[in-house]
Amino acid sequence: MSSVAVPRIWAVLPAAGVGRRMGAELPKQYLPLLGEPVICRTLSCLLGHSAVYGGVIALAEDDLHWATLQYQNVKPLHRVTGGAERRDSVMSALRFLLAEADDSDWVMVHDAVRPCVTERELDRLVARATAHAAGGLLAMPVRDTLKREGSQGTVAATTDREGLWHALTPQLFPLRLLYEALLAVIDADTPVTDESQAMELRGHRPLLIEGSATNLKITRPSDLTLAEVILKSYSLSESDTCV
Ligand SMILES: Nc1ccn([C@@H]2O[C@H](COP(=O)(O)OP(=O)(O)OP(=O)(O)O)[C@@H](O)[C@H]2O)c(=O)n1
Ligand SMILES: C[C@](O)(CO)[C@H](O)COP(=O)(O)O
Repeated sequence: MSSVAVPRIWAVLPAAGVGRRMGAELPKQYLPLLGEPVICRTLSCLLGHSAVYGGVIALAEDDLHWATLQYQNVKPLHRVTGGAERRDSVMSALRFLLAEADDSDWVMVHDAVRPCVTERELDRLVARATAHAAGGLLAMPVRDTLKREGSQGTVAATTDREGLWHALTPQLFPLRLLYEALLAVIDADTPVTDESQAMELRGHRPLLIEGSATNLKITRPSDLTLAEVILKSYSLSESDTCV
């Protein structure tokens, strides 16, 4: 990792979703992954990174699962109540941090259901995003041909993939800038699917930082199986993994 001093970084984990597309009996962030709840593995990855000072998790108001986990970590970890949309859950964490953190701090927002993020990705994100005033996000260049669906499940068009990237997380921004950007989209009730979009709508240009194809978001049942294969491959290679 770069020897240049980096700002104090808080990990923010939106974890208030219900996991509709997973269709499991409990929210997917609590499903077992190699014997450990998904959220615990993700948290350990982020809080285990040397550049991360502490964390804030945004949980559903009626979340009864977290309290059963007795998750232990040596770094500060706070719980806030998430909201109806992702943006509201992240905002809830930012509001907490505005009271708790320094104005010069940065926030690393990461899906609680991306447990396969690697230390190398986090190193790269921290080094490059904190050197860019608008911050940055992990992303993957699109490698497949993209089709836009038309009527009755047919192809309406092929989308030019040149210059297109899949946004991943973590996404790393100055706390104050992200707060102001999210406040603006919430006040305008503008839907955003990631934090970078809110920054872009505010006129910022976050840096695209290449991440790993293994940094998948557990969304559907098959993703859990894939995540197990990925994590087992990490342990075999004994490198790159977080924990
Ligand atoms: N109101 C919401 C919605 C989502 N999330 C979090 O945002 C991350 C990515 O969202 P997604 O994969 O869409 O999770 P869900 O919303 O739970 O999935 P689904 O859309 O299938 O219900 C997850 O960690 C989820 O818990 C959140 O904190 N608050
Ligand atoms: C933030 C994200 O993971 C970047 O790809 C994605 O936008 C989350 O979308 P979701 O519908 O909330 O899963």
